[in-house]
Amino acid sequence: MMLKLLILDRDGVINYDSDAYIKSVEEWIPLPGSIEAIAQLSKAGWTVAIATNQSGIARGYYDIATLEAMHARLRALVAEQGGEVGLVVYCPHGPDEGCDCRKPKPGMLKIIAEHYKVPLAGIWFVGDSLGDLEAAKAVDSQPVLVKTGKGEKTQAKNLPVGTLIFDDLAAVAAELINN
Ligand SMILES: O=P(O)(O)OC[C@@H](O)[C@H]1O[C@@H](OP(=O)(O)O)[C@@H](O)[C@@H](O)[C@@H]1O
Ligand SMILES: [Mg+2]
Ligand SMILES: [Zn+2]
Repeated sequence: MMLKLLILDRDGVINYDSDAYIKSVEEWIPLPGSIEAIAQLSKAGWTVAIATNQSGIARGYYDIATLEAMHARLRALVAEQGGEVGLVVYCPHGPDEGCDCRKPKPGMLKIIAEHYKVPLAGIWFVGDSLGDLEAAKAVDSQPVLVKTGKGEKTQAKNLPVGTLIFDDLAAVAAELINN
């Protein structure tokens, strides 16, 4: 049976985002319902992976240890609710480094798909930025926009054809679990 894989963007989808970047564990604050949504998905048999741009590393705003501490906190909060978080992939590079992993390039989605040995076609990728949706489209995944984080601003842009729109991650989870 095919793995039920869901890929999430992080900032603005799981936790509050900031134009000043999320630079510490203290600044990493879950959005309402997001931890519960991940735990419920996990308990319903979904594998929840994360693909996140973290140019704050290249910009020197925080280091890898701090980033990993944020992800340890995420994992602990989801585990408290009986769920688990799958592979977390991040792009530590700056916009001008020409890497293959920074969204809107689909490199991180490809890494996740390879890790779980599943095709990317049709896999839901949930994000709040246009780059998230474009990354999904580039590999024939399903672009899903949430209105949290930068999502409301993104909604006003020219979205990839077929983009699904939900209020937040909890609404995405309800859709996937109940249908
Ligand atoms: O939404 P994800 O991919 O999880 O992470 C986004 C963050 O890495 C940061 O990405 C930056 O974009 P630039 O990297 O400076 O273009 C800005 O949008 C920040 O506000 C934001 O916190
Ligand atoms: Mg985001
Ligand atoms: Zn990169």
